[in-house]
Amino acid sequence: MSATIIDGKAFAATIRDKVAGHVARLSEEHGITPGLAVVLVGEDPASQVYVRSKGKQTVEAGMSSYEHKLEEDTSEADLLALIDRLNNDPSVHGILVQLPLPRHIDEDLVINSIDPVKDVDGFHISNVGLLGTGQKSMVPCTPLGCLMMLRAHLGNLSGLDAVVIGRSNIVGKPMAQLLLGDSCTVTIAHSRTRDIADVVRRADIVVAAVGRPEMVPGDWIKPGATVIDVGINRIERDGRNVLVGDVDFASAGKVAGAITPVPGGVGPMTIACLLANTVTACCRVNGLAEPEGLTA
Ligand SMILES: Nc1nc2c(c(=O)[nH]1)N[C@@H](CN(C=O)c1ccc(C(=O)N[C@@H](CCC(=O)O)C(=O)O)cc1)CN2
Repeated sequence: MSATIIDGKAFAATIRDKVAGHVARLSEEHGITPGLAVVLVGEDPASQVYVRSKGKQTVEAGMSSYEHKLEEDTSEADLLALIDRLNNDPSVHGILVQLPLPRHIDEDLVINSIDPVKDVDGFHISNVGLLGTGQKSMVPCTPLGCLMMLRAHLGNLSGLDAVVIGRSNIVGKPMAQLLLGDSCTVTIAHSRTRDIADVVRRADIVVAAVGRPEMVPGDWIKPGATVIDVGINRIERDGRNVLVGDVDFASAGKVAGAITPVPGGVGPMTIACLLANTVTACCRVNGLAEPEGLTA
């Protein structure tokens, strides 16, 4: 392993400290406490862990956390009615509906029913459009965390070749928009991309977000490239359940200049950026200056 390890866990702790500082100032100077509502439908074990973690970290940062846990068979109408109540609740500055939703619920309909100003996930079609046109928006947490790590590690990204592997609405597409916003030359590669190894080999920055365990081997990586691994895949290895990314860490780490580990890379940044987005949303709705360094 010759690559520098980009420690997302440590970086996320610095973001949470900044968030806590802003929250304390909002309270002391304006008597405002940012509030985050998280909605979980069903009992997906991983989602339960993430929602618990979001609630805990929200409270630790000094904000109010409102958790809404709904049964798996909750109707779409009942979920929309809850979102309507949260949209109209002034103590709630951020709303997040944990994904994935049960199959009987239309995810797009639900996301687009959230007030865009409170859409701390940045998934609402208005925020997607604002980001795509370079305007002020709420930025999806995982890509925002990746961008922060890239800027911290590389400084100016302008002119660099970036390849994003994966074209999801949650990570791949917004990640590409953010890299474009920082003047990278961006390629989105996906399952139908021809000669994907050659495409990835041209990149100074590789963001892997495909959801396929260890799909990217070291010989796809340009020597010295910065590799951000968004994948969180649970696999069985040597009779044990382990968490691996979309990149083969062992071989890529020998070629890359820097690489994020899994776990402890992008994952912790996702929740830290959610807290940051909640403070940003609270400042915007109250007409206050936005915290510096916590948005794109
Ligand atoms: N509404 C949303 N739903 C989902 C999002 C999202 O951003 N908004 N992202 C993912 C899940 N997610 C947050 O919700 C998330 C995933 C992983 C981590 C994390 O810290 N992972 C750890 C490993 C944890 C483990 O052992 O399982 C790591 O990588 O170190 C945080 C948040 C899908 N749904």
